[in-house]
Amino acid sequence: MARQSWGYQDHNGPAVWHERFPLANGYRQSPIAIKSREAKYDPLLRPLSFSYDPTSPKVILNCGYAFNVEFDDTEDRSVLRAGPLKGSYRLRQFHFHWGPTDEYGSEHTVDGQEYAAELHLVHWNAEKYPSFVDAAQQPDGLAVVGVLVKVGEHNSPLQKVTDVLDAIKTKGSQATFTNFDPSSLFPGSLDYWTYLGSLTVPPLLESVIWIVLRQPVTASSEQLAKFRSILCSAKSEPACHLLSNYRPPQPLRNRRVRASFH
Ligand SMILES: O[B-]1(O)OCc2ccc(NC(=S)NCc3ccccc3)cc21
Ligand SMILES: [Zn+2]
Repeated sequence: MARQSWGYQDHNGPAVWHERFPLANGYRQSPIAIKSREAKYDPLLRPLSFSYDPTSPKVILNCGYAFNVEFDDTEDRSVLRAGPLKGSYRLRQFHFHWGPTDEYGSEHTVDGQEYAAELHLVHWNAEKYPSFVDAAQQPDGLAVVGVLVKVGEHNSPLQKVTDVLDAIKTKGSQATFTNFDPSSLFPGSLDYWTYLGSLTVPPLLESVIWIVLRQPVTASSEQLAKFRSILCSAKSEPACHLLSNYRPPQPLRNRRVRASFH
């Protein structure tokens, strides 16, 4: 891996990712600016159905551009079904994107509204493909649930995650993380928008069926500040705080956003 890899600073951020990852200028890139009035209600969309085993999360790791809670996805222990999906998708990891202040940092926006952060739960089509990496190369390989996070009330399930961030301060560090049900981070309503898109981080593969929940959840300003306390530098390097790791909205091009609700 080249030393100067991608990131979120001026010299290696979203504006220059296309230099090394040509998909950045692709036809189904994510995130997008969701315009609720242009989303079409689709009565064929089913409610989301998920079944998450709280013992399937294993570790939380600081990968330098985010922190990921990684799951044991060697069997169907935590799966997402229905909604816009055909078959069942296995939960592999969840992570967040955030910004330098509470005013912005989400990746998807809704009617021009930016949120403080965004949770992504990454699932892959284990029924159809033999591995995550294979699925990540296929147009229907991944399904990501996006949950918008606005600043407000303290989020107690989220505290279990923020409490462990001090243990993974530097890039490459990891800690045990289990006995956690990620659906505790969902809002009350599972109404969603869905569209075909991509990873929002390099390699920006166009293999994601996006499911963005309409209702945001809250997190306190202190909890959001905790996200910004992790470092994008390894222990041996000069400290650099990961103050921002969101990609701005990308051209919708020839895509439709569907709504599961009126
Ligand atoms: O854009 B996202 O942040 O949201 C959607 C999404 C899905 C997956 C990731 N990345 C993962 S799981 N691993 C990197 C990887 C990707 C592809 C092959 C190997 C390895 C990040 C995001
Ligand atoms: Zn993400």
